[in-house]
Amino acid sequence: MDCRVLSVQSHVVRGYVGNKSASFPLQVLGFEVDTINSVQFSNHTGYEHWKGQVMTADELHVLYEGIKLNNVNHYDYVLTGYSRDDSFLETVVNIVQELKRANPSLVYVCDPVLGDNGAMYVPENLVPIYRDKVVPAADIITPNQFEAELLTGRSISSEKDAIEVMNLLHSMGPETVVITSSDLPSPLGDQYLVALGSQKRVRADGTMVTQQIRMDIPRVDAVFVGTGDLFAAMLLAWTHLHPNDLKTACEKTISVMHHVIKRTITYAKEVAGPDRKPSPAQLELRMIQSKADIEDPAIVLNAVVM
Ligand SMILES: Nc1ncnc2c1ncn2[C@@H]1O[C@H](COP(=O)(O)OP(=O)(O)O)[C@@H](O)[C@H]1O
Ligand SMILES: Cc1ncc(COP(=O)(O)O)c(CN)c1O
Repeated sequence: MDCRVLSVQSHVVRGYVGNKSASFPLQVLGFEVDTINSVQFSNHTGYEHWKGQVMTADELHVLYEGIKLNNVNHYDYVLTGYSRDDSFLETVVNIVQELKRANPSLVYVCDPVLGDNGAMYVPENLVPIYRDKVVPAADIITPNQFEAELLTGRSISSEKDAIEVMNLLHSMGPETVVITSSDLPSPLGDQYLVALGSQKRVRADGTMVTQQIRMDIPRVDAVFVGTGDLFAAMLLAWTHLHPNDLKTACEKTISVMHHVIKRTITYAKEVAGPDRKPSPAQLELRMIQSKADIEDPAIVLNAVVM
């Protein structure tokens, strides 16, 4: 497989978010991954302390110029995540648009990182940039519920609302939308969290078909960081391998997530001891280490067609 991904995400020295979370799992599946580190931090920002550097829009532009001068600006995928700066984000969109002109079948996978559980963790001026420029350029987006609500200005309190929001997001551009987590109740009970997916595609006869799915994911009582980044990378890989079958791509993605999360929480409880809440360092993802970790997760989770 010769499939090249440009991944513009965070780098951390310690732990797994951004490119540290996304690169190796893609490489082990055979993707070539070119990484631009939007920030280089000591660790993710959920620790008590963090230090490091933030890449500017100009610095991003310089790196891209180097790639372009060598005429190696040919990509099959662009993957983007956490960004805190408006002009950096606008430069990312300009690069995506230029890469799409060079390769019209390029797929842009965008995790519109804005916040979670009702709170923003990037500056508010990024919302209109994501809404008006980034999402319209994207083919696959992976917002959580809060991000999907911010992008559409609609709140989600039922599955019907979620379907309307996913349809609104389709009308902004992307043909694949996955809401990676929500507050919606699962029919399997409150030990499960609900994720939803929607894919629009054109049949051979030219008519449109939409596949909409619900995923009921066993909930673990802890806050993980870097999961959104691993989810987007795995969705890229599995939609590449199953381009017109979101249900299969999502089942494979959530099964890998479940495997990593189970391993992480088991380890974290072991090192924290039975009565103590694990620290952010103890909750760092116990990452993918081999192709088998991805291809043969211990438990296979199913999605249902809605
Ligand atoms: N507490 C949790 N329990 C079980 N799975 C989780 C948990 N947190 C994250 N995940 C997994 O990670 C995926 C992405 O998580 P999410 O929190 O939506 O990402 P983001 O960081 O983008 O908000 C979920 O779809 C799920 O598979
Ligand atoms: C530097 C950095 N990069 C990326 C992320 C995104 O992590 P997640 O996949 O959990 O959204 C975070 C979390 N705040 C972060 O601190």
